[in-house]
Amino acid sequence: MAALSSRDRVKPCVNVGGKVRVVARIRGFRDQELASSSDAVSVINVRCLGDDKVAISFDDPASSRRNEYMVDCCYGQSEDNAAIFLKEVKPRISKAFDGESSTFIAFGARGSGKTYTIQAADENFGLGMLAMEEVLKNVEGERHTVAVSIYEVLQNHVYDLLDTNNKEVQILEDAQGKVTLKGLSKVHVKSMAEFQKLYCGESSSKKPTKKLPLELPRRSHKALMIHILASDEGENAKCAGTLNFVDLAGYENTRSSIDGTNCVEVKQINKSLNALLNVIQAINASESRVPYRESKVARMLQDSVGGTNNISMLVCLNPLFCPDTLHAITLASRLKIMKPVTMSCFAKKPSNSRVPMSLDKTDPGVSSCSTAKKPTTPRYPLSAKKPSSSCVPLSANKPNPGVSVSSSTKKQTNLRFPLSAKKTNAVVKGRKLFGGVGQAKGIKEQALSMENNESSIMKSEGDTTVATSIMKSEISSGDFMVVPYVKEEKCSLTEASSSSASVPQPLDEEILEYDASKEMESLVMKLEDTSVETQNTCTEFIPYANVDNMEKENNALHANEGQSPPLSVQLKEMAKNLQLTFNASTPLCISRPLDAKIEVGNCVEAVEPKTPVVAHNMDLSICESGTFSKHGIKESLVQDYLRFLNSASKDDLKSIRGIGEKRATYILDLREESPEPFKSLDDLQDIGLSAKQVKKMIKNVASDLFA
Ligand SMILES: Nc1ncnc2c1ncn2[C@@H]1O[C@H](COP(=O)(O)OP(=O)(O)OP(=O)(O)O)[C@@H](O)[C@H]1O
Repeated sequence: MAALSSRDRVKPCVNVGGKVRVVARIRGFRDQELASSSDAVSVINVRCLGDDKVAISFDDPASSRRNEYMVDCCYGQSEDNAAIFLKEVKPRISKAFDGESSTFIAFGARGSGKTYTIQAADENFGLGMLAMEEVLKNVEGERHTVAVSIYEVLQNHVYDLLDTNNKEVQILEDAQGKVTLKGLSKVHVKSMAEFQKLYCGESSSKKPTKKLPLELPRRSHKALMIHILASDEGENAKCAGTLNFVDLAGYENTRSSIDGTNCVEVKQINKSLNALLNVIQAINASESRVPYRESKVARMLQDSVGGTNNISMLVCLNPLFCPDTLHAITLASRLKIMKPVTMSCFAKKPSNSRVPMSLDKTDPGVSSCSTAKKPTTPRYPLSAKKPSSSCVPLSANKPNPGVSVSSSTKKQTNLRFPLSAKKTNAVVKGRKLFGGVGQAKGIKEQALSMENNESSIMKSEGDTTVATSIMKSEISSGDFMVVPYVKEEKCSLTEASSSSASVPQPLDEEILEYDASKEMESLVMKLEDTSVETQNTCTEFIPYANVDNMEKENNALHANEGQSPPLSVQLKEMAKNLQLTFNASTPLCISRPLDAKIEVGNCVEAVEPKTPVVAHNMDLSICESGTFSKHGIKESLVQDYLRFLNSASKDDLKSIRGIGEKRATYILDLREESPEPFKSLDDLQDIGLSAKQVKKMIKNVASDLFA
């Protein structure tokens, strides 16, 4: 291999604390930005600390606080892609020829220059292009060849962008843990012209030619793999090293979405960014378990990021103040172990403890601070608008499936609602499978407990948060029994209310006589009463502690933007919805189709296309002959059971009789390959259950239900 000409002149990059190198890049001003303000000035300050460390801070006009974020290196606005390439990428190219892989991941807010950095902008080559140029220069005669793969990760599916049909790539793993990317093309490249055609030309267009299942706006992660193949070992070229260049979709807070469109998509992207960051954090900390399976991008990179292979996070920063950028650098700088240092008079003494990236733990951003556990420590070191002293970020518009608790309130919370923040969804799903009726009782108990314990509600903001969060999450998740009836009502309410046949038949008197709507309303009224007090007494921002933290964390930055209705308004809204639901005389979990003509199925389908039609018809109805429709019950149970298997967490799966550790793992594997592997009971044979075993398991479920 030819020697790299400037290799020796370039100072090799050094990682400070951890395996992953974190490099910041401040985007140059765009023409529009320059046009709108003649004296556009970057709000980012960079301070060299020596020892290959750099501290970044932001001038926040709305705050007197200034915090610093540690990275390994920062490239300013005047430094172009070539400068970054020279220092960050070029030294890695020779290593790739020696068999060591390198991965460069551009991460940042939307519009922060990720694509510009990785791919290209007109004649300004991005890092991927510059790397290929260098690789081609270094390919020596017959000894090495170069091939590329280009793929896109969209909505948790990987598509091959070099395949004319944009075939989906299957990620398979053998018993030794070696990953095979089935269906991913590797195209040999001999010249830059060939490569440019593939990377920037038609065939790598962002829009796959094949129509994808969901017509959603396409924001995706896009990646280039440069395979350096050692071809001197016979026909079958062996891959020496791989260079990965990943252009991640931009992080964006759902409430500040640039185009304000698809909130679901934004959430999905943030979730996948979150999952990837967790993987990188685990690798950085050399943890024994790396959660590759939770991120499709990480799965694609799995063979290139372990061991001594190199990972560089390129954090792209908007030069103008942008909360999303702040959030991105907050996350990335956590890889550098040290927490952002507060420099203002509010500064808390930093501690040296490791800051976990895991977003389902209590706020990593503050956890390393000696005062982090005190409820007086704000979560965000810096915010676009400083969270108002009286603002509890409960009023976020979006349903909050998580639970925001301070360490001091968590215990109490758990006593009341045995749902951990992390498991809220899963638990609700589990409960739904076995206990529509049980849930009704649960609500009643919660409401009564609230009633009996009004003072505790009044005192504890944490509890109020939890209660509200759970209600919101259950109502919004679609897993809670109320939801289907609300939807159902929309479609068939008139019909139902005008028909005497819609009068429900009590199954369990105690439960049916219990007027849940009233109970809920009274609960809501109480919460509403307390919410004012809560908001007034709560002087601090309480960290979120759930899986979707990334987004919620950032919501805090927007908490004061006045976009969210106050808590009391939301509670009223919920009460109204519940009232509507129950006014239709629908018993808690028992729906009675008027007759076969009522198209309940369509309603359900319209709301949740993938959900089997009969799923929520707990069809304890009277059929034409006046007897129970056992078939309906059975079918409903089976569908719920299958849905549970298709969505529950590993722990919840293991809690089912007949499913142990091995089967739970296998089920997760199957879900990895196909999002809904179980469509009928027959599919359970795939996890080694005989028909007899399946029957027995369902029986157990049924007996649990009526126990
Ligand atoms: N260093 C830079 N100097 C000048 N202009 C830049 C620079 N980086 C990016 N830009 C410009 O900023 C705009 C946004 O850049 P780019 O598309 O790369 O952002 P992005 O982070 O990839 O956005 P998204 O998250 O939406 O994919 C483009 O018009 C690009 O030309």
